[in-house]
Amino acid sequence: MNAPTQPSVFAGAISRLDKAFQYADIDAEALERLKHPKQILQVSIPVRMDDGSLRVFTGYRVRHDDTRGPTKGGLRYSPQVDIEEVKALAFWMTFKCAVMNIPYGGAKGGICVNAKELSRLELERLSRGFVEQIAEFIGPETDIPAPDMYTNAMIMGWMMDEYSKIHRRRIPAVITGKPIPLGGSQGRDDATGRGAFYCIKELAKKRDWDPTQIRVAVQGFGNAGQSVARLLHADGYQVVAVSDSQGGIYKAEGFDVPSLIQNKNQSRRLQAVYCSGSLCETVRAKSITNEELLKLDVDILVPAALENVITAKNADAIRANVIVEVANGPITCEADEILHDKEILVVPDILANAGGVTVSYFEWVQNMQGFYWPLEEIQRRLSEMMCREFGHVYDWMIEKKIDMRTAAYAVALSRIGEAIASLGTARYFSDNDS
Ligand SMILES: NC(=O)c1ccc[n+]([C@@H]2O[C@H](COP(=O)([O-])OP(=O)(O)OC[C@H]3O[C@@H](n4cnc5c(N)ncnc54)[C@H](O)[C@@H]3O)[C@@H](O)[C@H]2O)c1
Repeated sequence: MNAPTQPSVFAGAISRLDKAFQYADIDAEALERLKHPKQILQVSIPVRMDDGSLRVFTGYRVRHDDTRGPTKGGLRYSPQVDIEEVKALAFWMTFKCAVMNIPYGGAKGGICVNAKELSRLELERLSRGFVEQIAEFIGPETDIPAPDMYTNAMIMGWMMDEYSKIHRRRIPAVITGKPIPLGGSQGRDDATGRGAFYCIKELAKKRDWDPTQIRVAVQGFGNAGQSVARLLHADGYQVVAVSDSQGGIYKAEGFDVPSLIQNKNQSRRLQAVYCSGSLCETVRAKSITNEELLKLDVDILVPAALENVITAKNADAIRANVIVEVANGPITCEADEILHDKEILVVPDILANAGGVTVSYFEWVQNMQGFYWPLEEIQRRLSEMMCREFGHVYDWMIEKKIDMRTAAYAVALSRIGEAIASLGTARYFSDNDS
């Protein structure tokens, strides 16, 4: 995915923290601490390419805050990866784990590389080389990576294997999102989309929705976008538009999502689904751009691709009543204000896409205890946690008359602030009577 590099993305993340601070009962010291990542590591990874030449790639790992537990967050392979982006993503992970009340802090990492240009062997050498460079920074009780954009279960397997070789013993809990035979969890593959689906179901109860009357548009048809579209469709929702990096398709009566997924995954390109050719006969649909998809007259808009797609430039044209942020950071701060004025409810990323990290947490727990749960157990626990925390954030939003993002940050901030204060703040240490 080609996320544009946003030098201000970390600053944007921090500004949301300042806003939430007004509604969370925490010490200003805690706020100050959270504005600075705990540790930043930059590494150079030399890789012998298949043609015998040497290339050196740059990788990063940022641990934002570990007050509530070991840090957790994905690894991204993309040419756009830079330190600003990784810092912002690590910051979001701290808040995502806190809003879900998972005993983790936040981290993120990545390598600046176009993974599509590498052979499988080059990709394996790069992934193992990265672990060699960060082996002292990560660990099951310090920092636990996971997959993110353009990394997958097999890459996580290589990384776990490399880390285990370095330590001369098998350590599956060092990384999550692994293949199931290597200690991965049931249910990790669709966990992000499923978590977002549970949020929508909770919202449906509050708004008394009849799913068959609700029209949904999904931007991004990868792991997360496909899962949420599939689950919504199975529940009776009308998925009227989907898109990928090449563009989108629209169908007023709604798509048969399982066949779209099958076609997309066979053809690798969504627009091939409706263009001329044998594959296309099954689906009649109108071609739309990604920008047009965002402005469709739908009830729910699900951005599930890139950061910063809804900005001050297009926010006013959004017609959906609800936006569920499956992507990380799809709405800029300026756009947030415009959407709030238009009374569009935004279910924020740190809650809506937290299903992935929640099942990653389950994977880690299973690895640590060496006892594995069936799929039904994973889905039951995920549903319980998503519904509970959705309700918690929703109630704060109503009670404090704030937008849902600010409520989610305030809930998370209160939990992190409480943990920081448990170690003592200036208020405690300057009190001479104590
Ligand atoms: N997969 C997870 O567990 C998970 C967890 C939390 C958050 N997220 C976030 O969800 C988003 C998607 O992640 P994913 O794992 O589904 O990635 P993915 O790589 O599987 O899929 C991304 C999709 O977005 C599409 N895309 C790329 N550029 C686009 C553009 N310019 N316009 C529209 N679509 C475009 C791609 O074609 C693809 O269909 C990211 O922001 C990611 O950080 C994912």
